[in-house]
Amino acid sequence: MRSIGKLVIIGVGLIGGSFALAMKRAGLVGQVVGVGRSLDNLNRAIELGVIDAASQDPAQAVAGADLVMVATPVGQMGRVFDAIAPVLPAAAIVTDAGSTKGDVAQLMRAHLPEHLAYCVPAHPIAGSDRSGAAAAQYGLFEQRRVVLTPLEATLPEAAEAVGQWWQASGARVFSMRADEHDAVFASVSHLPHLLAFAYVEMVANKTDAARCFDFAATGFKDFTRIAGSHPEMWRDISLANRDALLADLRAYQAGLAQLTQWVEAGDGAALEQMFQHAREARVQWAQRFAQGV
Ligand SMILES: NC(=O)c1ccc[n+]([C@@H]2O[C@H](COP(=O)([O-])OP(=O)(O)OC[C@H]3O[C@@H](n4cnc5c(N)ncnc54)[C@H](O)[C@@H]3O)[C@@H](O)[C@H]2O)c1
Ligand SMILES: O=C(O)C(=O)C[C@]1(C(=O)O)C=C[C@@H](O)C=C1
Repeated sequence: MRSIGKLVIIGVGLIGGSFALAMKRAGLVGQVVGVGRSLDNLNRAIELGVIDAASQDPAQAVAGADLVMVATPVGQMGRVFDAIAPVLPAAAIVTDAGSTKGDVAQLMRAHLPEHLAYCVPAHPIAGSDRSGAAAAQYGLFEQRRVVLTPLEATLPEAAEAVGQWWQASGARVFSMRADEHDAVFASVSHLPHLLAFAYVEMVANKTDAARCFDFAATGFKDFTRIAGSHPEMWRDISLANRDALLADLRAYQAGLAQLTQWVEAGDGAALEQMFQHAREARVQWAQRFAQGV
């Protein structure tokens, strides 16, 4: 497998930091340079051994890079690509970790038009509600999936190299079209985050919110963990995947309207039938997920 002499991580948080740790543990990387907005976060990343050196200037950092991973919120990626475009080494591979792919592909086409052969959009399907360099961890990607959405212009060997580095982190690698990716993740990742935020907000705005939170237990905890996620990241995802998300938000609203009707009408049979159907789907999914298939 090709090793990475110099890896530049732009956005040293949970995902970028965990990728750097994975490459270090696999013995695949010479030097890791981290680029970020916050000096405190970069210093913490050095202390924790996530990166070896830090910079606040992406253009300066990418000199001599073999691989540049952009792991900022997706709303930042356009300006990052713009900053590195004039100074990228000719054969440096540029990848990202963004949760949305159609927008990232568009940003690469707009800001890195001379470099598209070496651009490999990617999305690791692993994470948590924690953020920043201190959240970076070994093993985050083990037995998880990574989806690559190569551009028309991406060189097969560049996509192959990125896929192999992700495999070295313990992940299984899949390829999809960007629009297919965005539709899938609107349904199984983006919509549930929006619902969790909206539900917690609804409870927080109740006049008896304090008492509700006092008595909230494991059901509340399981349903709402992801409402503790980073607001900027989720703002950017909501806007970047607008069309697919709107379609699922509307479908969910129709489901809620149906549920409301059944509750109003006291239609226990309809409620139970739907709960049974949803339960079966959830049980089957949980078995497959536990087996890592
Ligand atoms: N958290 C998850 O579960 C998860 C999973 C898969 C993919 N992602 C995606 O990965 C990316 C990173 O997410 P994360 O959870 O690691 O977030 P994070 O907040 O832990 O890390 C992002 C880092 O980027 C830095 N940053 C922001 N703007 C920057 C800029 N202009 N230049 C340089 N650094 C900048 C932030 O200061 C922060 O340190 C996002 O695009 C997100 O959509 C997140
Ligand atoms: O586990 C979590 O907290 C996550 O939100 C991880 C999660 C997901 O929805 O599964 C969130 C966003 C990503 O782009 C990929 C993974």
